[in-house]
Amino acid sequence: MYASHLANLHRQTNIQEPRHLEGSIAKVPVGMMIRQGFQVVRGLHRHGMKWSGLAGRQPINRVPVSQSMGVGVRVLTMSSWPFSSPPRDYSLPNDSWSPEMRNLYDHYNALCEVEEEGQKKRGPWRRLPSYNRTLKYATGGQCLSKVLQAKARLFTRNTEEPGASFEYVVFLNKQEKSCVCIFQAGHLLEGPPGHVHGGAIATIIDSVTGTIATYLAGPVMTANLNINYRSPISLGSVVLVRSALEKTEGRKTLISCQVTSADGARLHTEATGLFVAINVGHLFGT
Ligand SMILES: CCCCCCCCCCCC(=O)SCCNC(=O)CCNC(=O)[C@H](O)C(C)(C)COP(=O)(O)OP(=O)(O)OC[C@H]1O[C@@H](n2cnc3c(N)ncnc32)[C@H](O)[C@@H]1OP(=O)(O)O
Repeated sequence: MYASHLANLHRQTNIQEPRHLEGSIAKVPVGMMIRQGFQVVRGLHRHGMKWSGLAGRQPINRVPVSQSMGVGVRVLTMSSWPFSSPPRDYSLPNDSWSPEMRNLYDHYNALCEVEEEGQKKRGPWRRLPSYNRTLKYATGGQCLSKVLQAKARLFTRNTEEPGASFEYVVFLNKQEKSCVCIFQAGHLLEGPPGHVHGGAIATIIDSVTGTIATYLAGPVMTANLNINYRSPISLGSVVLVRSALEKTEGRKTLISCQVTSADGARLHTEATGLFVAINVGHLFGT
């Protein structure tokens, strides 16, 4: 939801490079963020919820304009880095990652940079950072994250125990309109004894296909997920979740997905996801 909101900001500001990728530090103009914030507050009020305001928050400083512009009204200013500590990027390697997961990470990470004429340049691949509160860790987003449910966490990043549930990193290929996710399933994702729960597999598929759909189409919601489970995934193993654009049709974006063993030899799951573009108001029933 937060990512979708940022995506809408991106669309409205006509920024060519999408700034709304999962967990990315979005550089959204503060004025736009505040306007959108008020829109969200209006949405909350319409639904009987109340905004508790920004009292006691350092990032927002109410300063008399007379101090800066000589006018007798008050304005809002926002610090460019309003956080007390840097957020944890969950897509970076940690001690729970198996050697296989690290090798795959190193492989795709190396593709993010290419060498041309002795100089290192950005390659076609790009690692997407991932935080457990997407909106909060966007520039200026702490304001909106206070408006929205403070305890909310991105479902797939809701445990502090490394390796316990979803360990994954997504690499995006802009040219190919595709992405690959390296996914290691932890012990909390057990379904059949020793194997990954089908719902957990659906979750990672929804997240990965949703990520590429959002990248391509802006704010979207999953309308349909069609999943065929072909072979079980062992708990603790590392698999690749590959997704690519199949077609777009008006507001609809169709994404295909295959989950395979790390060497690609074994097909575990096949899926398609249909994503429908939304306005942020859709999330508030407007
Ligand atoms: C990088 C950061 C990432 C961010 C990180 C991402 C990770 C998380 C990603 C998770 C994403 C989610 O789980 S999202 C949460 C789960 N999804 C939801 O809760 C969605 C609930 N459903 C809805 O809100 C709604 O039904 C919508 C928005 C999907 C569609 O409603 P709508 O906006 O009114 O549009 P509507 O007119 O009904 O449909 C538009 C077109 O889509 C078609 N359509 C609609 N639904 C379907 C359907 N199920 N199957 C086939 N076709 C459908 C219609 O026929 C129509 O086609 P035509 O007539 O135009 O041809």
